[in-house]
Amino acid sequence: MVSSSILGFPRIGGQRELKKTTEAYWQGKVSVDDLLAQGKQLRAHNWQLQKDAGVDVIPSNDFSFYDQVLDLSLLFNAIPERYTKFDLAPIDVLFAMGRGLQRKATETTAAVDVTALEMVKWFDSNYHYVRPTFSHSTEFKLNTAAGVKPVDEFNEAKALGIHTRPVILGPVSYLYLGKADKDSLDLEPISLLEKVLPVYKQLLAQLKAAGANEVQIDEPVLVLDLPEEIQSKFQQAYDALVGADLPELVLTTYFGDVRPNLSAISKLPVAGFHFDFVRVPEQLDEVAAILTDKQTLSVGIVDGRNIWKTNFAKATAFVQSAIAKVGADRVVVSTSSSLLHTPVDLENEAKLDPVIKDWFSFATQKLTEVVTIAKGVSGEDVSEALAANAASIKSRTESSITTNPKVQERLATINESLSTRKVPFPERLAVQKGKYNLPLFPTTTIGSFPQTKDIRVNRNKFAKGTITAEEYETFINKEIETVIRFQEEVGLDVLVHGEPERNDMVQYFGEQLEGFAFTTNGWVQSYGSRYVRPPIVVGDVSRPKAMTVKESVYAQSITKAPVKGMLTGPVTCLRWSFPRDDVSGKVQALQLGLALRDEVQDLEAAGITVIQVDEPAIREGLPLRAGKERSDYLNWAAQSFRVATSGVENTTQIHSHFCYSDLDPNHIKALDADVVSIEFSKKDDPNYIQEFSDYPNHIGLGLFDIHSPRIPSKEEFVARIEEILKVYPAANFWVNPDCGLKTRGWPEVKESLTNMVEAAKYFRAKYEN
Ligand code: MET
Ligand SMILES: [Zn+2]
Repeated sequence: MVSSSILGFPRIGGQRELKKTTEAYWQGKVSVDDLLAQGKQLRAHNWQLQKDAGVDVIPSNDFSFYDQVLDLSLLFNAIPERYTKFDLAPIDVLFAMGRGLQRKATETTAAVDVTALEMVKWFDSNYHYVRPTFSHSTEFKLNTAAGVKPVDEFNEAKALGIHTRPVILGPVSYLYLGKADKDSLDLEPISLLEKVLPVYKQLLAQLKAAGANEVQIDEPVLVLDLPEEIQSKFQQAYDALVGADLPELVLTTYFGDVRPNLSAISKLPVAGFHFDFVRVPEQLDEVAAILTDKQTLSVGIVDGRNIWKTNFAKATAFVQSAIAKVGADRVVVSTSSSLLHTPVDLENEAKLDPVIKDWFSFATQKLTEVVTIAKGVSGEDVSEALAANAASIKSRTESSITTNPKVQERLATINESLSTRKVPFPERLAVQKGKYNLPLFPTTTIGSFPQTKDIRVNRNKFAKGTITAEEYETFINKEIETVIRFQEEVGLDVLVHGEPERNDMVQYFGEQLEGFAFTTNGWVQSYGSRYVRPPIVVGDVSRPKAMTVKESVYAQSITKAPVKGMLTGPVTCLRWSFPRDDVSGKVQALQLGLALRDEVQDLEAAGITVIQVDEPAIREGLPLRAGKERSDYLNWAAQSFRVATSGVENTTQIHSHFCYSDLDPNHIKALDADVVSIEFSKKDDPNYIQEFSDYPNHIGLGLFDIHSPRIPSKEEFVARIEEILKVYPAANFWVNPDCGLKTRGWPEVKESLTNMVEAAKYFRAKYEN
């Protein structure tokens, strides 16, 4: 009998219950008990769902109120001192580390003012984890202030009659994904292995005592190019984690190819391994070869990262080839990764075209897929499910929705000249200086302004038809006007219209492009309480008409300052959508590049000549390992951006923006944008500041964290800019926040931007004499 397993289930709830309650808690509207009760209810619901679907191995501890990596840091007491001195409740320490905390003093409590820990992309996904941050004073121990989460949740499931397999991030990944705190920059996180292992051991022993016979231990760093030194730590780590009083471990990897690191794990004393065969089916032979004749092979064959129905015929054949190698009793059918990256339930999609809907499978549906495939290979009769699946797969392959010959013809016309600006940057700079006449240290923002309740209410009204298109337009124009006047008052130099008409920076474009489908409820967690609803690329992409010109032209018509046109770049549109799996990423990105090229030219023709094309997702798309796939990606990613932006006059100033991850300046250079803005405020490593210093075009290194409500003072801005100017020529430097302000409130935006502009003025005065 081949069994089925899931590596993790989305915790947000089918109606985003987690977000709603968490944010209400932050606003002081619900109590901590209500928050905890909501978590408990979501977990119970998810476990029951999996049990009812017939999943054999059901995960626990995949739930989190913010981020599972942050949970582990809290549990292991890896809490930088700045968060511990306020006597906060454990859950508030967690949130303070995740999102920062600024609180005025009251009669009984002192003022709190701490920034968040660094948040970074989880591998090549759009999920973000809070980076474990260690210092010489970090003292690992089980911090039981809030209980012992993995044990408590295991017991919680047990009380419901559901036996689960707890999930924990493994020690090598936990340390390797972390970093040294600013007071301990010489610290190598991996050097803490010996200190953290006893705590892992203690936790595992408690799990075993509670009845957990098996634990899923994630070591996702195994799909990266690991230095020899890191590879060598696996043996040491896992030798320490065996014992009669400890559960068996199943070591899980996902998102990529483990083969280059196989020797590091081939002799580990674990009960089994999990591999991602959706991404890398080719690794089967080699990974199967390292198993001893007792170890199990968990076959990740249902995609945890995308929404397409699994092709049962293909998946079944694959599992059968795994069975042929190691035997049916040692094979487990599983999802390729946690289902965290997929929307909760396709049944919540009432509005989807039924033809297209039939091609999809969300997390809840994937449970049944895993179970069906496991049953099928075990000899149970699943012929009905197989036939229905084959019909869906055929319907998609043969559908006319997926192919547009005109788009394919235009794609063939892309060449060097279609993707290169007329003259190099220095010549463009000269004419742009003349045209815009900006001061030194020009100030700008990244695009969005607070998305207020009023905006959401009106957007919903418009969607429901309770207000007319004209009424909605009047409302949007009023919002734009507010944002423009506000920026004029604060004294910003290059303005934005504020993006009030956009629900989301990708969805807004997807909705207007042909070749996309949308969900009404397909939310996926991006970080903390921020969820996104990725559009789905179903076919060839084209732009039927202008998408952003109206709002930009209106904004420009009411001010003398330049207003930036604001577009989302081709790679980001692709990366933050669920992509097609039937054509390459390159083809999809270039199609998007062509569609955006038309938009850029329409904006320019309408007099919008500063145009920002955001590519925040360009880094996360980078293939996880160095090599040909990576260099190919960099080529087509940059080319699709240049296809979109190179058809303009020399006086047109192209901006681009990047956030969320460690960027390689070389990747940005290839885009040849006139001005780039980069998330930067949480980078405190001086070497990183150095890295961009030879960036040839103009650059704005983000000066404040927009994920946090915290307001930096003018002095703080000045100090930061001073530090940056040790490395950067003042003439190239723009002054801007890390990213868009849509998740912030007006009062904090007002104060932060005012302080930021004051700081720019200070430097202007200093440098202009
Ligand atoms: C995640 S990047 C966001 C860029 C966008 N223009 C904004 O300001 O919101
Ligand atoms: Zn951004």
